[in-house]
Amino acid sequence: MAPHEDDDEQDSEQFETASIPVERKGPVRVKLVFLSGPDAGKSHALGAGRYLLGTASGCDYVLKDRAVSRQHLSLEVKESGVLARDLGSRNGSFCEGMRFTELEVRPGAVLKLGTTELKIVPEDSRERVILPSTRTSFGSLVGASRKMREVFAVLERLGSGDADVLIQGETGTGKEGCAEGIHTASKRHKGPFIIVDLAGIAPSLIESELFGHVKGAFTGAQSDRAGAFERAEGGTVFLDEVGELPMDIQPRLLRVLERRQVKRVGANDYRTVDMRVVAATHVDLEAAVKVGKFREDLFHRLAVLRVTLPPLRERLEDITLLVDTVLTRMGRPPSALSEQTRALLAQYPWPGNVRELRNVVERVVNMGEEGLPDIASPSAPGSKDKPRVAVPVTAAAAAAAAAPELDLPFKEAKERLIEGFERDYLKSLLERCEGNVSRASREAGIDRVYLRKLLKKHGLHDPDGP
Ligand SMILES: Nc1ncnc2c1ncn2[C@@H]1O[C@H](COP(=O)(O)OP(=O)(O)OP(=O)(O)O)[C@@H](O)[C@H]1O
Repeated sequence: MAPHEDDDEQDSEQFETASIPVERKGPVRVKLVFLSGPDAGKSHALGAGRYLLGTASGCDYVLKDRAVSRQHLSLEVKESGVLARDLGSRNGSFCEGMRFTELEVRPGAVLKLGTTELKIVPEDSRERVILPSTRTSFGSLVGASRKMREVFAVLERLGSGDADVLIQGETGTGKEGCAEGIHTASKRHKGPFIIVDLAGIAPSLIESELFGHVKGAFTGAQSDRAGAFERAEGGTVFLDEVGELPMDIQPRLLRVLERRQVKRVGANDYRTVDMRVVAATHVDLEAAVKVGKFREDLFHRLAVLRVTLPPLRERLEDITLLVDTVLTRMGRPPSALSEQTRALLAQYPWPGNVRELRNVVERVVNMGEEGLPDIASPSAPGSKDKPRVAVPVTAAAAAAAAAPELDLPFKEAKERLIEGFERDYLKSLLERCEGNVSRASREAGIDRVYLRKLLKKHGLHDPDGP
């Protein structure tokens, strides 16, 4: 390997005098996987012992990355774990964004040297290491962080296939955008994309919504109606909040997934459907299986191909790109948000994820920075990790927030108006019901699960929640 041109004397001197014994013994303990940089894709199995990484030819692992020093890092693999030691490198060694000189590395950790990212994977791990994509967007989703580029790499593969997919992620992490991206990238993109929000439909109507009904099947069934699976013929059905599917309907979904057959409510015969199912959940379905709320067979069938969207707090480095994307979608230049405000946004834990970030950016742009709540002090007493909402500070600002934005595309203007309405409605409802969610759900005539979802979506405190 060519020696590092930029390396200074100190580096080479260090190499000459370095006396790090490379001793290996015992079985393989960990795997070292190169995620990015010129060596991306390579992997090495390491037994107990000490290994030297750098660009100099005497190293155990010689990297091609020109931003890596001749002797950059040593990894000591022990029974108890891996000890990583920076050897006085010029550009430093980092783990999860923090520079270190010596670090006990936990399994799954990613170290960064120069432009090279290395993952330390336990040998017995069944996790498949995915090389991050070089792209920074997929459909409407954007992200340059490693975690999002890993997601994009999975989506690239899934998009071209036709298997059903389960998307997991907290509220506002982009599950719907992800599902639409999978549909758009697939060979079914010319077919319909049908969304069914299972948390938003009364349980008694779910069956008919999914499978359809025949005339007279129940009171109000005045004519035959195709369900979502039939309406998605040739395309994709997006089942949002699949964890809310009532137990008694779950076997029927399993049949759809296994045999592509649906029976309308009140009908005797099955119809064959040709569509792909993409389901999403913000709850831990494995835990739901354990407590008997979700069928194990359905879970295994759904979870064959899984995508997990990381929460925004785990990829704060994406905030700049996300803010710029929101501004571009609003037709505003990057300068519409000051550097000072951007710095504040990067410190917030974002419990409502990208949706909350989008809402805050839109409010600040429309109402001025005084429209921000004390987002600058997430460590303020009582504020730790607690969702807070950007509230207008003046009556004029409130009126501005409630007015429809007529210069936006129809769908976006409508969505914003509805979101504003939802937030105001929920705040007043909660106040009236003194924070009692069961009472609020009765008064508003909406399902408790759905109400909780709405409260979460708007970052409003659910006193009964976890
Ligand atoms: N990575 C991303 N890049 C750009 N926009 C994003 C991203 N993730 C989310 N968004 C935006 O955030 C908003 C919420 O996204 P989406 O509705 O897909 O989230 P979700 O996970 O389905 O939420 P919920 O669980 O509440 O239904 C949308 O406006 C979407 O465009």
